[in-house]
Amino acid sequence: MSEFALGQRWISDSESDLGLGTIVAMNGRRISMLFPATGEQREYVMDSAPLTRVSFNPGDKVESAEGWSLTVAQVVTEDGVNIYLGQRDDNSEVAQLIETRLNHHLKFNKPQDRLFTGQIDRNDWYSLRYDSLRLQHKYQTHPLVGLAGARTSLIPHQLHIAKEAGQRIAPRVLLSDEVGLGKTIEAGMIIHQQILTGRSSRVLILLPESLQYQWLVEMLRRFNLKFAIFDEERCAEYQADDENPFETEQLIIAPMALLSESESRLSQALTAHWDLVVVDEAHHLKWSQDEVSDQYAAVEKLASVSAGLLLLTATPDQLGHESHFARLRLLDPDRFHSYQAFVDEESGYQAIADLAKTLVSEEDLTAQEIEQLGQIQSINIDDNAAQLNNKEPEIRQIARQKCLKGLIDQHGTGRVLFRNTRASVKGFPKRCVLPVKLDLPQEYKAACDWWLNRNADAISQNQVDEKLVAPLLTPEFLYESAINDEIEWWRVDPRVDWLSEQVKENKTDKFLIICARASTALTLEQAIRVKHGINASVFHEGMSIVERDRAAAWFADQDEGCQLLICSEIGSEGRNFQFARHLVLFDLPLNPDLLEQRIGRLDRIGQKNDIQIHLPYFEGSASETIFKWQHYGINAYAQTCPAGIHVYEQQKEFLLSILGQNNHNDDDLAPLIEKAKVQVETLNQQMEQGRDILLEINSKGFDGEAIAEQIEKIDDDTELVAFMLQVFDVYGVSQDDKGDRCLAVNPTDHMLEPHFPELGDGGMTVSFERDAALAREDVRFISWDHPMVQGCFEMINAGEIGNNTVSLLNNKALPEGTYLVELIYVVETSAPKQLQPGRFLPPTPVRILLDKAGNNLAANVSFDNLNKQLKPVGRQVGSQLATALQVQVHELIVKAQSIAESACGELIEQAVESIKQNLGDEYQRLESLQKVNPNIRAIELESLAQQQSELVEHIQQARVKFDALRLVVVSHQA
Ligand SMILES: Nc1ncnc2c1ncn2[C@@H]1O[C@H](COP(=O)(O)OP(=O)(O)OP(=O)(O)O)[C@@H](O)[C@H]1O
Repeated sequence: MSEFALGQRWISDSESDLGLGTIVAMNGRRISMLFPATGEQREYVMDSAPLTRVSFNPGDKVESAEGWSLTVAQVVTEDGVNIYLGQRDDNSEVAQLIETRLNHHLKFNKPQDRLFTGQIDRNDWYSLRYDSLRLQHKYQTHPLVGLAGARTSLIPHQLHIAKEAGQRIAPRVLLSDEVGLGKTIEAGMIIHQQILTGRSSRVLILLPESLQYQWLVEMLRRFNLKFAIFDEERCAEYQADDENPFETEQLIIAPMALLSESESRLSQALTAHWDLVVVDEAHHLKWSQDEVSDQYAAVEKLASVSAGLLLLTATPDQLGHESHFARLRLLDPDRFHSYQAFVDEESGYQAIADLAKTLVSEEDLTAQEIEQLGQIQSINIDDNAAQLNNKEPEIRQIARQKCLKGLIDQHGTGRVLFRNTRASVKGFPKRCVLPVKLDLPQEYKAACDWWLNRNADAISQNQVDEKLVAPLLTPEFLYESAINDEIEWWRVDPRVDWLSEQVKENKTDKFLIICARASTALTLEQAIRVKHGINASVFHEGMSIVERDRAAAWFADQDEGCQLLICSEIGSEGRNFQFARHLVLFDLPLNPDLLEQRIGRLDRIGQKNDIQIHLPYFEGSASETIFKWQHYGINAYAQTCPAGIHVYEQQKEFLLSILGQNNHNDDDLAPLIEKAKVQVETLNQQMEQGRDILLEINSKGFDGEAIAEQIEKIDDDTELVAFMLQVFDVYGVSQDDKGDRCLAVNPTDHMLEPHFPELGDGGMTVSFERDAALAREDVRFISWDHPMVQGCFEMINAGEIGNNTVSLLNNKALPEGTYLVELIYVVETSAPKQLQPGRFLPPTPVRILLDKAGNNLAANVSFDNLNKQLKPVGRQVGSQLATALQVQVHELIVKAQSIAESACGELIEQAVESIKQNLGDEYQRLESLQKVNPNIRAIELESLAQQQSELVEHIQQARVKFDALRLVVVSHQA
């Protein structure tokens, strides 16, 4: 220990937050130390004082108590007290600073300061710090950031779409997979990638109000994205403070009506900047050349101010070109400016579509087809031609896929539109159709007759519309409103007893019951409770959103939930009920698309059983007629029937007139059914011919399986688990094995940092395994993308823990007492996040290992190799070694700095080269494609060029930061 002298500055090893202490008194073997920053005074026994002398070396910057600083050129000592001589940094004057006047608040968080002031960390903390840098670097350069870490099953068609759209700059796409194939999940994957890679930060999701909590929960549970739900009340609160409500959060979910029904809210939303606007159930955006709905108009305005746009709809109306065009127009109004031009352009796709069909088939290409392909601009067919008909299937497939990718890039709507169908995805459960013929009660017959009489004029004038027919399909409503309000309908309706029997017979199964009307749902719930003692949950538009979610959650609860959920029609849109296998259509909707939406609640990803579709209908009534038409005519229950809606539109007049009759018989219906069958067949053929083969290929892609495999590999890698367990240990987070490959992690009262990322007081259950996390709702899936892992990187790198250590090396080949200094630097840029500098130069660790002569051994002795051979030392011994070697270590740090700077220069050069190559290639590709495919938007090109120049500029400013230091002393006794 150095000699003590009055006025010297010391730091307490155990209470470094007291700041710098000054020796104010010396009394025999005791000293008194005042800590001016905190006003504390302490007494120490000289021999055992846990104190470290604060002294600086030439080259260090020191700060005075008055606030000015000085770069030390020379150190002189008078009566044991240091005086630092050098130039002031503010006015360049030569000055001297006696240590008594050093800034009392000086914090020693730089590696060398902490080392020389005795704040020496454990060896394993130091290793953890370096691991964190290495792993963060690896993470940031991984091509699947934001895609690999979502808490989802790996479904190839989704992964393909999500990667394709999620990695674009300002993606503008229509996601139109069939009902239940995972559009919400695809959108989440796109948003997640955009946010994690810095491409987007402000996102607005617009949807029907009934779906807002479902989205909120999906975004949180699957992607850890914390959205805020906005409604009128919340907006009004902010407005009172003169704030634009939409600027108060980054990630917002709002009901569509909030903007489409309020000019002022819309204009506020328009002035808030958005990177991405998402519109769910986009089929509600009605548009025709003559009439534009409020919702469409609102989205059109938002679409013009937002960089990115995702539209989601399961029913993009495959044959109705006008409405389909309208949605494409939202995505790119320049490209899709005129409906007629769109139609004309589409007719030109035929030849290309034919070529694409041959390319996906087994057939050999003819010489003429190969020539045709060669004529298509930008495809370099020469290299590929010989392989297209190669007998070796793998070679042939690669060549053909390359050609198809070129065609998709250059033609059609491939880049803006994605649509997968059950037929193309496969693996969905069977739909079992279970019709149940019931007697039509006299009371219902009377009610229907009453209704028909009331509308006799319209019927006689052949003006039967849906409004007239729909009530005939819900006779309970006619009965109740017109005939009798004393005897409740459920007392006469045979569906009630039939339903109760079904439920009792299948006690362990869940039933979803959909009725057209809320009043029916409510009464039915009472009826089966009162009459049969069966409890059910209801779900209808009269309930608040919170009540609806509660009802849905009760139904979803596998252990204590209810067996039945009775919904009005609002239960048929967007909701997830695939854990149920029985669907009861208590009545039938006229519209085949609505029917598909209803069935889609159960027939969706995650459904593990064949679906039992129960269809109770009344003999000799409108319900029997519509059932037969839908089942035998368009086959709408057993499978999806995209043509159904068009056949319905074509036959509507006649079909409605039959439905609007007093008597129903097969003679009237039979010809209609026959005709419907033919029409479905014809339309299917037309669709097959007009099939946008490029769209299909683009939607399914070739890379989905490969991406899934890549992600599985990441999942199987144990590096993350090892790292996080080490972080938990070092930072004092407790871990308990909960079984099922899950871990309960909890804060403790001996944590190194008071707040551990994402860990609340109550702790959480986590799993590093995808399947285990997917199996239980309450388990968080810890992946590289998870905010806890990202937060740990940040916590470790921003803090000082582990930034220095002292270790012993027992290596007989080296002389006793010699030493090595290991120095970790980080090359950093400060480019804005949206430029994603991490793609080219993420924070990169540079490791230098100097021997006492200043030779860099890093290339010969790896970190792990050295680490294995080291023995830890206690703090006191470490501090003594550091003090003894302070001058030598200091010289080596100066040397290492210049090595690090030249490494930084090399990294910058490589990064700039890579930017030019990657973005330059991408620019050229898009530029040549733009000549043949106007779907490549000009903004993509401009933005790419600008991005390139800004990136180069920022990356050239990259600097090295000294991050950590390890002093290794050779000892043959260790
Ligand atoms: N990759 C996946 N992993 C786990 N669950 C998934 C995955 N994809 C979809 N799901 C689940 O399947 C169901 C259907 O997905 P989603 O809601 O995204 O479909 P959708 O196409 O948006 O449906 P709709 O047309 O009804 O709006 C949801 O419960 C969703 O959580």
